[in-house]
This record gives sequence, structure tokens and C-alpha cells, in this order.
Amino acid sequence: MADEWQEAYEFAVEVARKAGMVKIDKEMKVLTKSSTVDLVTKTDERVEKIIIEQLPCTESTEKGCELTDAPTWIIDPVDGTTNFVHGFPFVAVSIAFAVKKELEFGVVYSCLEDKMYRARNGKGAFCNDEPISVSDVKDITKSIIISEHGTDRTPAKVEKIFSTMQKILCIPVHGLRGSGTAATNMCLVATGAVEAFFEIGIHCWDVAAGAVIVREAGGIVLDVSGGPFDLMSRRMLSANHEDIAKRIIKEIEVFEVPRDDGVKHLQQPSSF
Ligand SMILES: O=P([O-])([O-])O[C@@H]1[C@H](O)[C@H](O)[C@@H](O)[C@H](O)[C@H]1O
Ligand SMILES: [Mg+2]
Repeated sequence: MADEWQEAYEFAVEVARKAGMVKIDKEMKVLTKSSTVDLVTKTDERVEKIIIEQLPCTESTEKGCELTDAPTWIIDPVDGTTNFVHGFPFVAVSIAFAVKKELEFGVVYSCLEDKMYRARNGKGAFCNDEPISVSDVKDITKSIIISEHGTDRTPAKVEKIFSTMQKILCIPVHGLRGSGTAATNMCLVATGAVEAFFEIGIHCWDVAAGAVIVREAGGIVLDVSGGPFDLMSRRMLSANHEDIAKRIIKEIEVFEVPRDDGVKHLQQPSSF
């Protein structure tokens, strides 16, 4: 078969656009997930339903995700739900597709900016149909780095997150940022607006599409230890270049989080 997944890729772009056009409810019902600061809204559910109804052959799983060899959609209907609830203007629809456990394509629609990011293995990365590529800055002191504090407020973890951020800030770097959506953060790496984004505690659906987009834009996606990226590990570092990644890894204070697939923590060998 010549180009087996091209149609699915194009379809995912259209579905992401339609999903991103869902209007904000006047009386937004806000619910919580893993903690009181891990928010979900009725709109998340509505958008998820729209996506699942339109994509072919979907079965929905939320917890205990398991990546099999079967063609699999990995969806975050509203990435940046806290932003969405507060009217902070970065919200994205993230749709990725994996075959035989390998990510094949990713689509991130940053709805409020009307930016459609997409990438397919070996076919380049685009924003609104224009090719995008990562920054060529290799000197960390000339970089902007993104990290997020996520939704786990266990004091010991928050301490590690802020200690890591402090050390990176004091390298020094030009700045630390965070858009409040992991999918958008990865697209900011892919366009060269920032040099890197890392987070411990994200989920597979937050970063699956962004991982393809960063790679196709010429960047790298790794585990926070420098080892290979593991979609289910909830640990991810994306960067424009190995030099930037290596320097950040030196400062990251790693902490344990339960994996998305429920498998016990696997040791990540560093490739650096
Ligand atoms: O809950 P959600 O808004 O879909 O996703 C969250 C966002 O991507 C946020 O940037 C990241 O820091 C959290 O770890 C994610 O859970
Ligand atoms: Mg998300």
C-alpha cells in the first residue's frame, strides 16, 4: 500500500479543527480528576465525544492506557483545561496516531490562536501549512526553556520542580516560560520560539502529537534522564538540539510518578 495513513492524517486535521470550534459554555461545569487542581469540564467531554464519533474505529480508554500493535488514536480533547476554565488564552486539541507502538502522525490545534500544527513521520512539520523548524541556538545561556508544575501538589514534588527551575534559571537562561498546555509547549519548541520543554507528570495524550511535531521539525524527544522517550512514562524532554538537552538534564531533579500503563517504573538508560 502506497501511503496507508495519509487519509487518516488529513482526516485528523479536519476533526481537530471542528473540535476546536466548540464554543465555551456560558455556565461552564468544572469537575476534578486526580486532585482538586486537576480540572476537567463538560466541554472536555463534549469535544472528546465529537472526536471519537468522527474518527474511524475508536475505543475509548482513560485510565490504565495500554499501547498495543493495533492502530491507536491518542487524544486530548482540551489540553490546557485550567487555561480554558480561566480564560487564559492557550488551549489545544491534540490528536496522535500510533501503529505498532510507533507514533505515525500528530495534530495539535491551538484553537484560540487558530494555529494548526501537524506532522507525519518523514513528511515534515507544519503550522497553518507553512513548514516549521526548531531553533538553531545551542548555547543554553541564549535559550528560553519551558517547564510546567503540573497538577500534583505534593510538597516534596513541588520542591523538586521549583528547585530544578531555579537551577535552570540561574545557569542563566534568557527566560523560563509555560503556556499551560503541554501540546502547545511542544509546538513552541517545534517553531523555534523556545529551545526546550520538559515535564514530569504529563500524560501520553498531552505529548503524543507534539512528539511527532518536534521530531519532524528537526528536534529531539527524550526521557528526562537522557534515555529514549517512553510515551507511557509520564516523563518527557523535547529540545531543539542535544547540547541544550544535555545541559538541562544535568539540572533536572527526577521524581517518581506512576506510569500511564500501570507498569512498574522502568529504569531509563541515558544515551548521553
Ligand atoms: O489536564 P490538561 O489541561 O489536559 O493537561 C495538562 C496540561 O498539558 C499542562 O500544561 C500540563 O502541565 C499538565 O501536566 C497536563 O495534565
Ligand atoms: Mg492535557
